[in-house]
Amino acid sequence: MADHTNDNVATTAREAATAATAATADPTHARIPDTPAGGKVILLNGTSSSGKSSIAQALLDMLDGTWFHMPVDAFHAMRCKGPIADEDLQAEIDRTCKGFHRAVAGMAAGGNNLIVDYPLSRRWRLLDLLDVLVPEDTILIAVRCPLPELERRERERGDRQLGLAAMQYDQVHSHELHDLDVDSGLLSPEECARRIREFVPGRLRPTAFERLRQTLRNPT
Ligand SMILES: Nc1ncnc2c1ncn2[C@@H]1O[C@H](COP(=O)(O)OP(=O)(O)OP(=O)(O)O)[C@@H](O)[C@H]1O
Repeated sequence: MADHTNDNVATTAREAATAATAATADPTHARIPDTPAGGKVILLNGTSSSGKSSIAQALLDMLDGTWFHMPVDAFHAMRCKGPIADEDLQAEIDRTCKGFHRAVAGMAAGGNNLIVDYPLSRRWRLLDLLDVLVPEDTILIAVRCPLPELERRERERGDRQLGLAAMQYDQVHSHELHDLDVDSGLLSPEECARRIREFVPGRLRPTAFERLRQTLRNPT
């Protein structure tokens, strides 16, 4: 195992020096930290089993700077474990998703860069995100994969309801416009991530979110 003792000492000394400077400048820690620019949001949109989480993990390893992976599944996992009646389930999911949209917007507003792993499998999800995210900072990626391969993955992984990908298939990309498409049926997660990494710095304006907001939220 690597010896990180020297690294730890250096980090501790640096933290102590930073804390000392901050204490002089702001002795009561009352100043809200400056985060002038909003964070970027890479929104990976594809059906269940399309490879969103795998691409997000690969991106975390290859993007410069600090990025967070925010999957909606992490929010579903925070819910208490009590039973939910069948007739209440959709409302529960919708409420969680609505909160998730605002959590993503809040993290980005704090200046954090995010990789959001989320299927736009209901029309309202896109419409609501168009309202709450900063469109010029949002990079919408279509994660595509042929249905037979999605169904194969679904059977193989065994932790998703069979037929879920098919149910979402026609809806997720139905608004058509994305900033970039990647095909996880042809490319590995790492190859998809590399395409995204290469695309992000030179992406064009208006972004897909800017154009979608104009056409779907502010039609003239
Ligand atoms: N490019 C790929 N090629 C082959 N298999 C892949 C690829 N990407 C992901 N997989 C496999 O497909 C399965 C689903 O991947 P992953 O969890 O990344 O998808 P997801 O879109 O995040 O799914 P969900 O929305 O259901 O959480 C995993 O078993 C994964 O190993």
